[in-house]
Amino acid sequence: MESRIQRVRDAFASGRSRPLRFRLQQLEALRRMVQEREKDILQAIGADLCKSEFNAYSQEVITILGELDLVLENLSEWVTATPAKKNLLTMLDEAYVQPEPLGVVLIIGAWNYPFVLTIQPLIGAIAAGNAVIIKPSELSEKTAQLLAKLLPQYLDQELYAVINGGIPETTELLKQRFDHILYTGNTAVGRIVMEAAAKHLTPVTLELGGKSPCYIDTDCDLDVACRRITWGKYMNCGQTCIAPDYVLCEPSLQHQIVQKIKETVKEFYGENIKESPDYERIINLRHFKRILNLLEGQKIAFGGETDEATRYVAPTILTDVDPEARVMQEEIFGPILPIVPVKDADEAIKFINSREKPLAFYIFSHNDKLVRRMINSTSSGGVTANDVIMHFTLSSLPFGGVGSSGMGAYHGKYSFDTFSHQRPCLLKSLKREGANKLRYPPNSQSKVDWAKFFILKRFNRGKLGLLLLALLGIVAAVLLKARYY
Ligand SMILES: NC(=O)c1ccc[n+]([C@@H]2O[C@H](COP(=O)([O-])OP(=O)(O)OC[C@H]3O[C@@H](n4cnc5c(N)ncnc54)[C@H](O)[C@@H]3O)[C@@H](O)[C@H]2O)c1
Ligand SMILES: CCCCCCCCCCCCC/C=C/C=O
Repeated sequence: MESRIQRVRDAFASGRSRPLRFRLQQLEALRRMVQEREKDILQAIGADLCKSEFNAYSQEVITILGELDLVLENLSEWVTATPAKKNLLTMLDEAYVQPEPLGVVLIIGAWNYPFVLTIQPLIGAIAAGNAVIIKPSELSEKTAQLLAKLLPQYLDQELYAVINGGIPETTELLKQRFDHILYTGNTAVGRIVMEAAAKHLTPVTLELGGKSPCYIDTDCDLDVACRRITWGKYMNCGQTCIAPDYVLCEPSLQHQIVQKIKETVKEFYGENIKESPDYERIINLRHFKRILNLLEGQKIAFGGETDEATRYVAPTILTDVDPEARVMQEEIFGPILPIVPVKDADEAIKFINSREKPLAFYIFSHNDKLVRRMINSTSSGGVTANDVIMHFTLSSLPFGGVGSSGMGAYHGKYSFDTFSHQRPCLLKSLKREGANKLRYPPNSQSKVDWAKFFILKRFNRGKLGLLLLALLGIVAAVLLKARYY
């Protein structure tokens, strides 16, 4: 493992990942890979998650192609140094911020969207000029194998390496030193990653999970709200990090919500949901049994059917859920929607703030003031109002968690910034040494006064006359020079 990473580090040290032209070439090659091998990619995602090609395309591939277009269009601007504001002390110098690559980046992917959650970070890491080690999740086996096969065919094999494997291999990897780690997965493993990174002072971006609340206000179009919640909750069989995990609403709404979601499920997936090509399955038996356990002792208002042989769990709704119930203690990450009745929005805010900060927060209401009040009274990784999930699709929004749902963010320019060091540069001249007497010892009140003027733009009243005289002298010198020389 060590020698493999050293080869990547040596490749980075060669400097060839830094030129803008090279980065663009690699990203264009990645786009070519997605276009030329689309069928293989869709089939791998489909095999891993029992997902139709349509769903694999609209949920994963389209996001990657959009991200590549955005980066290819803007990268030349992103890599350009940004001039920095100067003060009187540096007004004759050159000051700017230069984004530079961090070095060797480790990307650890998750299984639930195995292509987009590995390749979208990779795009940012390449764009920022880094070398990259990619470790896809072993649970999405076909996609992991395909990435190991395809990436070396299209990208620089020494700079970008795929290392497949499960916990032992990932544990070995985490012993190595990286210049940044972006981990996508559960919070427990996020702690393991951060602990390992701390040994090398490696910065991390942790894309974790959490229980994303969805508050439904009495003043809202319940038909529209329930359609959108149904779409986001049961997509990928509920295995989406930012799926609405549970609903908070006044008791009077529960029955209507159940009815409307039930109708929408039928519209989306037909009479026989099991037969629907648009309804996926749980990734493995461990997660299937975990989800089944969450149903114990619960009032199932809709769904609840399961089939272990195919790891099928029907779209399910639980009502009058006790906040202390097990289903409310862990991220569901499956097609179960608990409804927890609350008296009003204030009680919902208290409920949300009494728990770990979620990855996403959703509010459905016509009342814009209430929407903004709830956003301003809570904290989460991200927010979508009157819809779910969609903040993920806008690359101008940083995507990430807060607190136990994660740290750092990526997507679009935010990926470039995550994988760059913003290097401050000040270029001075060896001339005008006289001005530096101000900062050299011995120090004095006079020097402090001048320092206040140059840096704080504050005057010592006693020196104001002297200062004006000095300024007049400079103006006179410039005018004389202009007139007689
Ligand atoms: N924030 C996001 O963008 C995002 C996206 C997808 C999933 N998630 C979260 O990820 C979780 C689901 O994914 P998961 O955790 O089941 O994925 P997972 O089990 O595939 O683990 C993710 C990665 O961590 C590695 N890993 C697992 N256990 C490890 C250990 N003990 N030591 C070292 N490495 C280990 C795996 O090899 C894998 O590559 C959910 O909590 C979900 O909310 C978050
Ligand atoms: C014209 C229809 C466009 C629909 C676009 C929907 C995109 C959904 C993308 C979902 C991606 C979810 C990523 C998951 C992260 C955590 O698991």
